[in-house]
Amino acid sequence: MADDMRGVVGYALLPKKQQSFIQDSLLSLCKSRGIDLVRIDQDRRLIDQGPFDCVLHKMYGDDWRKQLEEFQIQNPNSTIIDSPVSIQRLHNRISMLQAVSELKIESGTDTFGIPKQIVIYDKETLFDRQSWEFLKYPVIAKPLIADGSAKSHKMALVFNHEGLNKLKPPIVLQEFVNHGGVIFKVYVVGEFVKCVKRKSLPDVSEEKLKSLEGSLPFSQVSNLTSDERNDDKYYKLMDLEETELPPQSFITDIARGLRRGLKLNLFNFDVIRDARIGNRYLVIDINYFPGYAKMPGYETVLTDFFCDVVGKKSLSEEKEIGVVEKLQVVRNCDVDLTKIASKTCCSDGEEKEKSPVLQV
Ligand SMILES: O=P(O)(O)O[C@@H]1[C@@H](OP(=O)(O)O)[C@H](OP(=O)(O)O)[C@H](O)[C@H](OP(=O)(O)O)[C@H]1OP(=O)(O)O
Ligand SMILES: Nc1ncnc2c1ncn2[C@@H]1O[C@H](COP(=O)(O)OP(=O)(O)O)[C@@H](O)[C@H]1O
Ligand SMILES: [Mg+2]
Ligand SMILES: [Mg+2]
Repeated sequence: MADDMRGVVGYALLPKKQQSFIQDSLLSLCKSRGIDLVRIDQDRRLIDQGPFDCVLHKMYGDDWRKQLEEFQIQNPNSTIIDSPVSIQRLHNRISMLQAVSELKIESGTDTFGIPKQIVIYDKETLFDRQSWEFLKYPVIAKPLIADGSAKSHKMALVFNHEGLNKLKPPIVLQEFVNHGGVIFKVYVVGEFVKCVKRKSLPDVSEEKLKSLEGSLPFSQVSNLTSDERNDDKYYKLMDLEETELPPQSFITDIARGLRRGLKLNLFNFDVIRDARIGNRYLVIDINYFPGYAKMPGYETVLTDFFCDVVGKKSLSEEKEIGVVEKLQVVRNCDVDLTKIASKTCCSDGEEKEKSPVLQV
């Protein structure tokens, strides 16, 4: 983008996302820096709209993917943030966390990984305790698919065998790790990294586990308002302020490693600190284009990013990490997300996982 020319960022977002993300404060800061944010009309073909220097999107489905492919072919100098192929990896909770296991980062005293877990495709395996005996109760059951639907956020904390009855495979069973009731959310916007604290599920002691029955269903704990949480005695008030943040440089190294490994620019990840081993961190979730508006000063961070994308898009370094990665033209690529994972996936270096294979 020449200094005297304005950059145009087209955005395609669901109504809820548009409402939270496209705020007047963001629009005006972008405007003052020479960037216009323009809504992409979902009722018209993308190639009939523009011109856009950059297309920002959180939309799914084959039709949308094809529209992006067509657009990229016709507009090779435009930048699509991010590639649907890269985003799709986050729609399966096994392939998502595999990116963490693949990271190679030299760390000092702090270590990181993912919780022990297994993917369960059928009830038979679910009730066959031997097939996942390496997991101790309590376990968390998460839908395998994480496609942003309300269903994909419906989880259950399972305390014993009886609690398995309500589960509906395909699911991921993951060890519940006590972490002091606080999670760290790490927001990534290109090279920018910000870690914040949020409330989480409280610890479950061995003693308490004996008295808990069946399972506890829950959904989007870290997004509950304080009123919702206080109404329920289970989510007892916890003091976030007392919790120390993980070391910034350690978190930044993980974030940058994930950015390169995933070839994504806009994501956040949830981290917990293992209460048994104070300097061990576990990544439990990675989300594409999360709720950035909840991040203090999001307008500046996002505006800087748009300026970088629009103004520096020929930088070869950026090419390498996918900022200007051209869409892979994968026609008829109907990936079955439930089959991305190989059957067993344990972590923590104890039992090594089989590599997940994309079955296209
Ligand atoms: O809506 P928000 O601001 O709560 O953002 C959600 C995220 O919350 P967070 O920023 O991590 O606190 C939320 O993160 P969690 O999964 O709750 O960790 C998701 O990223 C969610 O997107 P989707 O439903 O998975 O597609 C995000 O929802 P969408 O805004 O994309 O619908
Ligand atoms: N392995 C785990 N150990 C302890 N708590 C967990 C674990 N996995 C998830 N949680 C809790 O459950 C919440 C939701 O799980 P998460 O995988 O982040 O799903 P979602 O995609 O719906 O945010 C987390 O924010 C955290 O509070
Ligand atoms: Mg989460
Ligand atoms: Mg998530």
